[in-house]
Amino acid sequence: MAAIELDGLAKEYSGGVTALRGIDLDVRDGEIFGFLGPNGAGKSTTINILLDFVRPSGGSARVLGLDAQDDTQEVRRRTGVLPEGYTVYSRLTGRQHVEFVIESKDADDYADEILERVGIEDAADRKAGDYSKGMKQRLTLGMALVGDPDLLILDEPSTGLDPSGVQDVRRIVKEESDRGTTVFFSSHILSQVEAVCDRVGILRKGELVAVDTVEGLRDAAGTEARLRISVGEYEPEDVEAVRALEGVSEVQQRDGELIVSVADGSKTSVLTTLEDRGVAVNDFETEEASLEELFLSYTDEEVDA
Ligand SMILES: Nc1ncnc2c1ncn2[C@@H]1O[C@H](COP(=O)(O)OP(=O)(O)OP(=O)(O)O)[C@@H](O)[C@H]1O
Repeated sequence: MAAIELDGLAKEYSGGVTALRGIDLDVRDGEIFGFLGPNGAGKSTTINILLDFVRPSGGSARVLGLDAQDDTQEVRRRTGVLPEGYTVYSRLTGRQHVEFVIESKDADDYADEILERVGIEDAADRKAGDYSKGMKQRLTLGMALVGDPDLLILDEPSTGLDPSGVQDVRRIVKEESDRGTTVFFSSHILSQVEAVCDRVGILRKGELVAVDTVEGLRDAAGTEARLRISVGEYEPEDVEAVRALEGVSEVQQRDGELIVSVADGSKTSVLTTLEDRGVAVNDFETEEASLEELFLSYTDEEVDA
């Protein structure tokens, strides 16, 4: 069973803004799925439809095998959510926030344990209104963890977090996934999801332009790597042979090094060609296209993905 199934999901807001243009997507049970897209791409709209805070204008959304619109209560009961821009109750303490969710979900968690997992146990009895932005975000994440949800939906979970907070989110996502929870989280920063996601989907102006592993995205985008090879003696013909290989766009020569711009899939053929021609390959390293470049190759206005 897919944990999330979107079938032709469309949304046009009353002002005439088309936020989603018919999305088809299956998020597998137990998967960690990164939902990526630039500002305004439609990520929050999708998440809000999954939880029935927004009604679609076309298509359907199923969550944990349930209809997102007809079985809303059951979906919400089994799902932990970190919504975008959640406002805390300023006069309630962190512990009271978590206790409130425990009660409303009829869960048997201990508030202190949850607060410890998200790293704000020392502030448990302080009013959440006085928390820093990052602490509020940690608290909201803690509230999403209550009740051992089958599905965790996190909308931009790293917003406002310092590097250790970002790492904590990663750790928690992995822990939850190890327990069998499906994790669906949105982000506009590819590098933040790469380390944890099994697959990512890239949304651009309401359309899903790619769904794949990060590695698969790299191959499909045809982004290039720079291969820096430290070589022994070689002849101009050896350089020409490398230059003639499929996928190689440029070869530069620099003090005992060849710097080859090559499509991600063709790195090995460069090295074997040199070796077959008797050129000693002493060492090599690759510099991959940055994740930012990769993301832009899918979402940039100029590029037809
Ligand atoms: N309630 C609303 N009424 C009208 N238009 C809306 C509403 N909510 C969102 N939109 C529009 O729908 C589009 C998608 O917005 P959405 O918030 O889903 O994007 P997002 O990918 O989550 O962006 P961000 O990364 O900035 O949070 C945008 O053009 C936005 O202005």
